[in-house]
Amino acid sequence: MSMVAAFYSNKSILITGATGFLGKVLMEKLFRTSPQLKVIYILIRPKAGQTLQERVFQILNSKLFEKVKEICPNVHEKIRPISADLNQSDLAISKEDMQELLSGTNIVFHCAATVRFDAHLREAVQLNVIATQKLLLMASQMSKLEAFIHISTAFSNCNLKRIDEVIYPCPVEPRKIIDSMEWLDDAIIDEITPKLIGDRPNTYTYTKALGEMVIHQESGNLNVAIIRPSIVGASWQEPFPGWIDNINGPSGLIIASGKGFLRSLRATPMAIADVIPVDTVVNLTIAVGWYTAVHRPKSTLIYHSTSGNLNPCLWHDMGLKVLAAFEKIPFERAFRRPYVDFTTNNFTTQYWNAVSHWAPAIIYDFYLRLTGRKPRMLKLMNRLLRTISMLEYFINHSWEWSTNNTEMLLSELSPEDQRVSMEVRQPSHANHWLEYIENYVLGIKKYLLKEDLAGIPKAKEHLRRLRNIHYLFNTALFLIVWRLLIARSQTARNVWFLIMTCPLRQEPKSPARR
Ligand SMILES: CCCCCCCCCCCCCCCCCCCCCCCCCCCCCC(=O)SCCNC(=O)CCNC(=O)[C@H](O)C(C)(C)COP(=O)(O)OP(=O)(O)OC[C@H]1O[C@@H](n2cnc3c(N)ncnc32)[C@H](O)[C@@H]1OP(=O)(O)O
Ligand SMILES: NC(=O)C1=CN([C@@H]2O[C@H](COP(=O)(O)OP(=O)(O)OC[C@H]3O[C@@H](n4cnc5c(N)ncnc54)[C@H](OP(=O)(O)O)[C@@H]3O)[C@@H](O)[C@H]2O)C=CC1
Repeated sequence: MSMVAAFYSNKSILITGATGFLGKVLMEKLFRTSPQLKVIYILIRPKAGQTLQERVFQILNSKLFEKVKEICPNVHEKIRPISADLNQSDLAISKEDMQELLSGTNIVFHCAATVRFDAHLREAVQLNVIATQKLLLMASQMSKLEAFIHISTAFSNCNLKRIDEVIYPCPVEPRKIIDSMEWLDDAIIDEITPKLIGDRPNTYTYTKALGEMVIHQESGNLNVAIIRPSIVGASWQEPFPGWIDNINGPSGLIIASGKGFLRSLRATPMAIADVIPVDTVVNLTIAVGWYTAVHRPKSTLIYHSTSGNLNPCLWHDMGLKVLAAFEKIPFERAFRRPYVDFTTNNFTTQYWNAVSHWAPAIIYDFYLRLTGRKPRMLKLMNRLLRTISMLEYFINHSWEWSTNNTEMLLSELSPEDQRVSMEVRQPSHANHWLEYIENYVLGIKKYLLKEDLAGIPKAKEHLRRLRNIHYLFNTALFLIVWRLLIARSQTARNVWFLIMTCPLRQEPKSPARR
């Protein structure tokens, strides 16, 4: 067993956000590599008519946990769901549960957050700032606590171009923001939100920065570390290449382009696509937990989990790789053939939106109406364009993140931890990106869209048919436009006459014809 994996044996770990994308992968890896760990407490809220037990059951019975169940057959006994709601001021944890957490927990991984870019400031502050503050307070009463690891985002300071592994102060103190949320009404909050977030694009990045400040100011003597991942994508290798289970970040746009809905995107082709696989982030998180507990650094260390500094991939190249992957692994029942134009200014964006998004949607809705069905494509397109407008900021800027602490941590790991179990830097070579993207697209098809791989030949055939329809449509359109031109313009008629007579006049010169 590796040094890091051995550290977690017999430990009691508390994870928030364990039902989320990152939290689930973290829990899976901990169980798989350290099956001797004592217990994982997960703070979890009942949701959509499901009890806590049902939610845990669903996670354990998912594909993600297949390997764990082989290695650690009693995994269900080692997960202890604790009913909690981080939106409540007291976190809604019962007295008995709180007692158990305070007396037993060794390591806290705080992953829960609202990651919605359009969250109301009050909601984002509640979850990303106040809940963090409450958890810190709770952690300060944990008698056996060795480390508190907070997951932030590399974009918490996206208003800067170069970002170091330090906390940047916010103009308004988090405590003042927290206090003001208690007495300001929603209308006033709406009014001051743009002023507060300043040159950040949304409440998410702003409140994640406030959350970091809270950690910095209120962690007291706790052993705390902060991890800042960039755009978290499907897994690179573990537990399966391409594992993914939500549409956040690039995944939704990859689906939209693979299904042929997304045909143009305002993007800066030469900007760096700082995507980082979820298992790489999780490996770093687990290693940071170990390092923080064992080495007890004097100050709060911040770790960037980014790819751009080590192995940059531009959005242009990422896009081409995604398109190449669709050739091999097409999605079923595509609306149009996957192709995306990257636009770079307002005018071309509006033009391509009209030509590539709205026009086909209107035509298709017209066809649906004609055939007695309910039109839906325009609505879908408008929602997609709204989503794109929220994500655009991140595909039109580049950042430079320093990774000194992450590099330092890597050098502290044993060769076994570095190479086998706790790799924190993959994919590290340029040609890894193609392999990664192919697995990503395959993972989306298998785990998100739940499409059968046996259907790939049929999907390819469907795309060939769409290509033929596209050629036919373009030819017909060209002929109609040309016919109208000839009817109305003398120049067009002259050109047409020249084209028609040119080969005839050359005919006598050809020896082969004589
Ligand atoms: C100059 C010449 C150049 C030529 C070059 C040619 C090259 C050719 C290029 C080909 C390219 C082909 C491939 C293109 C694909 C490339 C991929 C590009 C991806 C870029 C993505 C950038 C993403 C940046 C993310 C930044 C992450 C920051 C990191 C973090 O810290 S946070 C974690 C990330 N958080 C999120 O992602 C949350 C974002 N989501 C939201 O905030 C909300 O969902 C919302 C967008 C505000 C929408 O909210 P709603 O209330 O409307 O409702 P809901 O959430 O229920 O969803 C509604 C519908 O929207 C759909 N949807 C949601 N999210 C996404 C998504 N990410 N992508 C797509 N669609 C999404 C959802 O499915 C719902 O749809 P419905 O079912 O129809 O209702
Ligand atoms: N995904 C990404 O691209 C990136 C993510 N991050 C950070 O990583 C962390 C995890 O993100 P990710 O896994 O993608 O997010 P998800 O949205 O997938 O997961 C969020 C988690 O938080 C939980 N949660 C939300 N509200 C509450 C609440 N009121 N009480 C209890 N739990 C709650 C959710 O529980 P429930 O299932 O009940 O909703 C879920 O488990 C976040 O801190 C995020 O900022 C950073 C950079 C990039």
